[in-house]
Amino acid sequence: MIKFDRVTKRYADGTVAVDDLSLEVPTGEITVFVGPSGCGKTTSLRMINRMIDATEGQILLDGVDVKTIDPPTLRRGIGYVIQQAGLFPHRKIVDNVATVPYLLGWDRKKARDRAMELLERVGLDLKMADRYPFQLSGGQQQRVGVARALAADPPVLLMDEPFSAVDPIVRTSLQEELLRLQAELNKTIVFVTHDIDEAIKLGDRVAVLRVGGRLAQLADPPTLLARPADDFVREFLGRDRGIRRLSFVSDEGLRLRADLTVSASADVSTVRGTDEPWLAVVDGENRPLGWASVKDLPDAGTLADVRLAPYGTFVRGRDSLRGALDAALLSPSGSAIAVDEEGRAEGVATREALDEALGKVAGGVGA
Ligand SMILES: Nc1ncnc2c1ncn2[C@@H]1O[C@H](COP(=O)(O)OP(=O)(O)OP(=O)(O)O)[C@@H](O)[C@H]1O
Repeated sequence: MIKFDRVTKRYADGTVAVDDLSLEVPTGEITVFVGPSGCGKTTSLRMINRMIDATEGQILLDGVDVKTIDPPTLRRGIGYVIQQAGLFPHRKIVDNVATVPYLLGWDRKKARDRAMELLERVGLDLKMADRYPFQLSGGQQQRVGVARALAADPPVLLMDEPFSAVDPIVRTSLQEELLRLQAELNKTIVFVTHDIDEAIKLGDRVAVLRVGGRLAQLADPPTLLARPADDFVREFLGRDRGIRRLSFVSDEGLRLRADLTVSASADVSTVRGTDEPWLAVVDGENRPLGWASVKDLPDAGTLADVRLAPYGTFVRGRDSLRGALDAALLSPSGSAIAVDEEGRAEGVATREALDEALGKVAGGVGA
């Protein structure tokens, strides 16, 4: 665990970058520091590995004041990833990743083997190993930066806006990769960003800082979205807070109807009399094909002959209520088709079922 105990940083010119900050970063979790430009995020992060020393207060790493540990020893146990990766331009990728193992005196083969293992782990093609940083895209360089920080298997990882310099699609994939890695590695991660959506996606807990380096709120994302501590946090969280909160509500309470799916091989005459305006048509393996409008059915034939309307699906048990709602909004029927991990239909969440589930989470509680 990392503990900030009444930490203040005053720069030589008198700027108070961090003011009386107390918080705990639990072991094995991702804690995100988020806030507007100049609120002291980077300063707070760098005080952990002593690239900057606190003016007052203590930072304890597993109970030991970091000021009592000499910086090189301290940093051996702390990986550090920065924006634009900060790779050494004249070293091959494999040697960039092996930087810390070399410094630790590992033999060359062992260090390189470890580097190759990590490149694979962060999702890079091993062909990249012999390239130089300029021969990689920004996103690939960031992955190398993460691999390098993990090389000596440090228990703690500090990440300072690591994904800010890449386009939104690459950024999303880097975020997902980090979550996947973290599920395996369980590092203690402090992640700095100015992007609240990134904070909410990645953080087990999110510390919102205000300018002047004061903590405005520390909470898990659902709590932050449901109960911002004050107007500053509310404004910082931005619009759509209520909708975004639905990402943290499981779809498990959602009632499904099994009677609204019908096989494409069924004859239209078998469904004509139904009171339902829309039916979800599935193939022989129960995979959704689309929605059939009952009033527009032809006089004869099977449902395979009918022109089907677009549909949205959500994965039962994995997607959130937000995913289910999104799927419903993509369907002219206003209902969402629930599928299992293999894409087979499990039933239909109607507007009534969604309304019922939304009713339970409305009002800021129950997330
Ligand atoms: N070496 C320094 N000397 C004086 N003031 C500094 C120094 N480094 C940072 N500051 C000031 O301390 C405050 C906090 O800076 P810091 O870089 O920690 O903020 P930040 O939240 O990471 O900002 P950003 O999101 O813009 O990177 C800012 O007002 C900054 O100008």
